[in-house]
Amino acid sequence: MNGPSCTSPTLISSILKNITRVASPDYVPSIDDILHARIQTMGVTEHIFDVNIHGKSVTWHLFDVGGARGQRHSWVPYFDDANAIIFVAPVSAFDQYLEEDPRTNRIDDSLQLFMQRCSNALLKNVRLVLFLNRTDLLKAKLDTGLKVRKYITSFSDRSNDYETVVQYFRAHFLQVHRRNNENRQVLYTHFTSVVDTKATQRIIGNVRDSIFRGYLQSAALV
Ligand SMILES: Nc1nc2c(ncn2[C@@H]2O[C@H](COP(=O)(O)OP(=O)(O)OP(=O)(O)O)[C@@H](O)[C@H]2O)c(=O)[nH]1
Ligand SMILES: [Mg+2]
Repeated sequence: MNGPSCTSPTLISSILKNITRVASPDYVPSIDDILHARIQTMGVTEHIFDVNIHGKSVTWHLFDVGGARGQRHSWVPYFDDANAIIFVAPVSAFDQYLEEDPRTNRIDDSLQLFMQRCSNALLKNVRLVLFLNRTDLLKAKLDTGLKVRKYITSFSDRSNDYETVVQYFRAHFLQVHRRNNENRQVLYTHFTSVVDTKATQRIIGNVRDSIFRGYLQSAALV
């Protein structure tokens, strides 16, 4: 999915603040620089790593798929034999539109895509995890006074505070899941800010355990 809007004053001031540092001849990128770099995923990239589960090393294959519309056709072959899909939805994007289709709100696009995922019968055995991501950027936007109802009319006159807004978006995703879930699959949701490595590590640990539990359960049923 695409990066934050370039018109954001916070983003511009952050670029200006860092420009001297980044332009210096002995510049070495920090972890934070790497986390904030925008490198669009083209096609599908595979990452292989060993995960320690209860003292046992298990090799995992993580497939990172490009979120842009032109990239989505490449997902299909990777999905049906996966153990889990982590669906990452950018909750800060309520005031943004797709680059490839400027009439489509990015949250609406995520909801539509999520609906397709939930209603796909071929994926009924694939564990589903939802990351409601970019919560830090959502907080920052709400702090500037940006009103959700201006972009999402159904938000109506609810309070524009962070907790109300994230729960509202979560409820929408849960509703889409409930309405398109003939297979009675469980949905795991997490509020994430993936540039916060400590918090993300904890969440990934939970996801790892739940995927592994599901794997053991399905193995026991076979
Ligand atoms: N502050 C903040 N920035 C984020 C967060 N998640 C992603 N970003 C930033 O958003 C930009 C895009 O992130 P990516 O992870 O490349 O987005 P993607 O969804 O993989 O996009 P595609 O590869 O096009 O599918 C990068 O600059 C990230 O640093 C977040 O939770 N908080
Ligand atoms: Mg990517």
